[in-house]
Amino acid sequence: MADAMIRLERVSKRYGETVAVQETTLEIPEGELVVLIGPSGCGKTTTLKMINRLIEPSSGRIYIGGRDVTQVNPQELRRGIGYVIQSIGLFPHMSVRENIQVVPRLLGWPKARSAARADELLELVGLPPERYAAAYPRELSGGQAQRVGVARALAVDPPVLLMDEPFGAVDPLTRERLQDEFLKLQAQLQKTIVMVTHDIDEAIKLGDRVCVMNVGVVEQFGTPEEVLSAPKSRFVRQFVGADRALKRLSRVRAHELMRAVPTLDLGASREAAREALARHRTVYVTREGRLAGWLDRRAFAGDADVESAYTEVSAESYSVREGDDVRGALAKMLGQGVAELPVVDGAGRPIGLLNLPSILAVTGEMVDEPEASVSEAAPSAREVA
Ligand SMILES: Nc1ncnc2c1ncn2[C@@H]1O[C@H](COP(=O)(O)OP(=O)(O)OP(=O)(O)O)[C@@H](O)[C@H]1O
Repeated sequence: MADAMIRLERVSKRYGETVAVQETTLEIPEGELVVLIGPSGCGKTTTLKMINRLIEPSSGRIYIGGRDVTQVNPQELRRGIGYVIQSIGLFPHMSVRENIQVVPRLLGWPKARSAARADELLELVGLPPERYAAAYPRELSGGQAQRVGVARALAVDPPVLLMDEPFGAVDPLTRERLQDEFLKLQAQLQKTIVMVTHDIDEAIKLGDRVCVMNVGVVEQFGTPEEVLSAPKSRFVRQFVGADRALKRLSRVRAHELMRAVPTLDLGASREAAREALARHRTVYVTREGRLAGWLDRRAFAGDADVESAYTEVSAESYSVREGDDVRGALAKMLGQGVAELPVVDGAGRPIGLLNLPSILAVTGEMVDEPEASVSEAAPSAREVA
């Protein structure tokens, strides 16, 4: 694990009789995205807000980059930490550019510099500044407003970002798009991020590590793979859900599981086709290197040639991109009613083959004992092992 950028040491928060967070100790490595997840009221938001002192801990210590946050003036602390919330919190009477400039202006940046920074950030989050910088929040869609919220949080290039249900307020499709964009952005920026979500799929998709919380305590802190394949408690097992095999597939990319793909050029000779089909039930036909269709033994009888016998397909629906997750790829295979699909690169060239047996080999590793056999008191076989 890299050095901890954020460290919580036995941090508690009490509201009268209510213990919102209890003796939590957490190390968040520099450059990682850590997701806090758990049922409503388990203390996620309280934990997050203690990091930038929107909430003061009752006891314990919090360090950012080695500095005890209680020793830093709260306003100064918050200016150095990006903060993104579900309701976005854009100022309605300010243009998009002015919204992004808020913190730079507070820090006394010259107007031209903060405006240039705002435009650069709009570019970064996929909103061309010539079109959006002068717009007002009411003119934006939910997804666009969320992108502006992210741009604003990044304005002074803070090393740490706190995000509270950042994609909670948008429809599922936009949400997925924002998540994908955000992952790309994070690969580029490598910020240390703490994110709160209710959504286990989001946690698994985005998190380098996931912190599963239950009434104020951390039940498990680990990589998504660890949490999915070896839940530490009955609570975590139930929380991540019965379909955790499928969830785990969403962390695997098609190129990681693919094997060699038999291909044949559209102009290949009959002999070459016959030879290829003697070794493979199906071969994939390419035109100028790109996937064009498939050919199998049944279609290729006797004196047909490749061009007249092959079945043309649209690469969009009949292949998987190398970076696609295997969960989506499996859904595509089931949708097409096939047990394998070619994997293509960015230019549509087949580079491998993904098939059901290799997918099942991944999910088969984690077949569960029935829930009824898991007793509260006795650890499960998996936990003993
Ligand atoms: N200002 C407050 N006064 C009293 N109790 C509070 C206050 N803020 C939070 N709590 C309590 O502390 C506990 C943790 O709340 P917190 O908001 O951190 O949970 P959460 O996991 O973020 O929940 P949610 O997912 O619903 O936002 C809850 O029991 C909540 O009722």
